[in-house]
Amino acid sequence: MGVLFSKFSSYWFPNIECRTLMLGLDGAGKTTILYKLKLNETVNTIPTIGFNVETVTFEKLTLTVWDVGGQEKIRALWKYYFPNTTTLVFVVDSSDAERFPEAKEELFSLLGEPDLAGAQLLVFANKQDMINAKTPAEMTQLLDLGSIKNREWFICGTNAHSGQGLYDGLMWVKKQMKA
Ligand SMILES: Nc1nc2c(ncn2[C@@H]2O[C@H](COP(=O)(O)OP(=O)(O)OP(=O)(O)O)[C@@H](O)[C@H]2O)c(=O)[nH]1
Ligand SMILES: [Mg+2]
Repeated sequence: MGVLFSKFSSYWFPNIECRTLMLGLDGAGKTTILYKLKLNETVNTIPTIGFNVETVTFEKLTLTVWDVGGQEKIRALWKYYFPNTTTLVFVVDSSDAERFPEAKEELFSLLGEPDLAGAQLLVFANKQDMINAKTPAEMTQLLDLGSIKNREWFICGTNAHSGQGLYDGLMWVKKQMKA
């Protein structure tokens, strides 16, 4: 009976697998987000030289999340992670106004990459707990997300320490993958 039910449930509610590439400037909070999603813990991070990869499951969604270091001198390596990406997660530090132009430039450069043409875009407007953080609506304007016409995109405000907002993003990914 259990086997039958599990066959039935996997037929009607199949697992959805999603290769997720998480990019953004150094210090934006990518690694903190990755391990909050994986372990539900706030880990102490050091700048990522190279990458971290983890499988994160959320309801019936299985995400292989690639978190690649964002320091300028290693951004040239991002391209090696592009192929077969279904979801690009771009993380921005919403409290670091000085670096918004740099973040926007990197984001639009990614959106112009042929290997990412089929990827949907999820923006995490991170560090919403900071007093000077811009809201997701403000970040939408500042990053000019309204000009993106060639793919589905979504932005949500997040706090990687508490986890606030992260699952709203995953819910959106799940909806997109089902669609
Ligand atoms: N206040 C606050 N700090 C955060 C948040 N998310 C991350 N941080 C902190 O920001 C710093 C950088 O976070 P990381 O996760 O290492 O950043 P990263 O994007 O992986 O950086 P690179 O590996 O260099 O690309 C750490 O001190 C984190 O604790 C957040 O939502 N709020
Ligand atoms: Mg990192």
